[in-house]
Amino acid sequence: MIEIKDLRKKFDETEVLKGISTTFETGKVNLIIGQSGSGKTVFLKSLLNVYEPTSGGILFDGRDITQMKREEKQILRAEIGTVFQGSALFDSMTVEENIMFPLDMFTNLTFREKKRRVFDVMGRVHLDKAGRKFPAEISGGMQKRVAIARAIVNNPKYLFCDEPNSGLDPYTANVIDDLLVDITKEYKTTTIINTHDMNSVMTIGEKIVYLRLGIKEWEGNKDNVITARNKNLIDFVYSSELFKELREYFLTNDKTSIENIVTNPKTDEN
Ligand SMILES: Nc1ncnc2c1ncn2[C@@H]1O[C@H](COP(=O)(O)OP(=O)(O)OP(=O)(O)O)[C@@H](O)[C@H]1O
Repeated sequence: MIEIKDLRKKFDETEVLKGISTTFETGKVNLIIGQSGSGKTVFLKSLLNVYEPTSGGILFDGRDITQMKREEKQILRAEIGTVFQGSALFDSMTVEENIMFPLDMFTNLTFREKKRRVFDVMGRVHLDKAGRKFPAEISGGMQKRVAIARAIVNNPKYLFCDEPNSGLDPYTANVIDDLLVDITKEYKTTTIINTHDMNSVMTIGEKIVYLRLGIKEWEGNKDNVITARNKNLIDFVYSSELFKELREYFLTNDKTSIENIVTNPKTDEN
């Protein structure tokens, strides 16, 4: 579980995060949404201590990163898997070498044990045959799966993803979403995902935090999004006609989860 207490971040005189408090539970997929510039990336980087918060607390299962010494932060860092925008793979390393990197960084495992772990996670993300390839030789969706394999190879307690679906077609984006959900359940990670993808919001958001101008404007889950009355949230989430129609459908027809509507759209036949 990660608890955020009145988190503030200023750059010079500009306050970008203006006192955010929330809780992200273990084994759940938590989404951060919000307009461009609302502070999602600064929020995620503050949790990771890439940016030092100006004030507030960030408790990883009770351990406040803002109060930690350098060595304690390093121990915590090894418990966090990250998937950054654009996958951030090393171009000159093979898929296998990319995935092994955190084990080289954070563990004293033997080469044989590292190799075994790398093969295990490659199987988990269905990349068994790509180990010897370089990032430039595989598709964008495969690159994301390499980034996810690298993030989970050291059995993280916490998984942070910044726009894991960006640049992917809708089908591949769903595959990545499903993978992140499965991994969250299997590894019991506290997963936090920054996303612009409204399909993800409707299908995998067990908790959704909507940031606006650096404050937490709304929080809830994927079903609450449909019935929410917050005007700013509605304008943001339902900026497309399709989602407006889905919301109308949900509110006027039945109380089926929006997930069913998105994944099994009703037709005249059914
Ligand atoms: N290192 C920095 N120094 C100063 N200001 C920054 C820095 N990083 C971000 N900001 C400012 O903080 C605000 C929030 O930026 P942030 O990147 O968190 O937005 P975002 O919600 O992630 O946007 P997007 O969806 O476009 O990625 C912006 O006004 C940005 O200019």
